[in-house]
Amino acid sequence: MTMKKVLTIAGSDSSGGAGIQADLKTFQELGVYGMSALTTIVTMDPKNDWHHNVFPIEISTLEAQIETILSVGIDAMKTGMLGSVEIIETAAKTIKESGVPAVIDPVMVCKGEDEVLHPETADALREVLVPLATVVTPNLFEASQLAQVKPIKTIEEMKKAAEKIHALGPKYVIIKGGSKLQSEKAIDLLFDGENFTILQAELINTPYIHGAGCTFSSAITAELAKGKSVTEAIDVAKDFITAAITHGFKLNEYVGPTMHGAYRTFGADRTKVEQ
Ligand SMILES: Nc1ncnc2c1ncn2[C@@H]1O[C@H](COP(=O)(O)OP(=O)(O)O)[C@@H](O)[C@H]1O
Ligand SMILES: Cc1ncc(COP(=O)(O)O)c(C=O)c1O
Repeated sequence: MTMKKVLTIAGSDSSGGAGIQADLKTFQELGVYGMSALTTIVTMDPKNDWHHNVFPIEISTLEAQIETILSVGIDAMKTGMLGSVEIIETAAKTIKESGVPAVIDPVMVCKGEDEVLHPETADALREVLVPLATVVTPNLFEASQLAQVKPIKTIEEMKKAAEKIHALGPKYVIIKGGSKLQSEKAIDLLFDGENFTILQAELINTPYIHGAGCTFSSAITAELAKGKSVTEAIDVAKDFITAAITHGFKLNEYVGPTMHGAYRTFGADRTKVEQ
């Protein structure tokens, strides 16, 4: 069997739990060959209350990385933290040029913060990138930004937002309720333009979910590269992230990532509800 190849266009999380580090670990776990085009480097300052600093990469450096990777060839791709309108446009061009399934994780902030870093990037994500997605994977905050609706608190509001985001052009929208939805379960809502499906797992009582969104979207990408359908890929990804969060761990007093090896080591145990 030939090795399937995937590209992530994303930021580096120097602490190793999110960003391209999470993406590459997830690709490896799911048996695909990962390649990365770096957009920004994120650090956390231990002397300044773990404040995030974001160091952008030159656009020509990003373009050179993508040229290398497209010359190798890819079976699927994803995007994570992009950081500027110019980078979003470059990612859109890459999707068009490669013609492969594309998972867009519309990262707007790092976890715990509730304000878009650069509002013009939210507009560009909505107008330029999301329309090209095979799957777009916003969390509740990102979904409200993309749909241009008030903060989302219920499944009904998730459904309305999913319809608005789908109207932008992506084939599938999955809104992640995660630990922010007022619910006893970890609920994500999938919309294909016609039907809603609820993916449900136990809500794990843990602060160690750093990189969960990156990991989830990478798992979808890996499975799409292997030829799975979008619904099959999302199913595997939900199992993968549930296992990873179940075994999440403390890295230091500020951050705790998910455990990318948990699905392979311990397997999955999750229920699913069709609606
Ligand atoms: N505490 C939790 N227990 C179980 N699943 C969770 C938990 N928190 C998040 N998830 C799941 O992890 C995936 C990523 O969601 P989330 O953490 O909300 O993304 P993001 O990192 O983009 O904010 C989703 O499938 C979500 O439902
Ligand atoms: C480079 C990078 N990408 C993406 C994210 C978003 O991570 P999460 O999957 O926790 O939403 C972060 C958060 O720190 C990051 O540093």
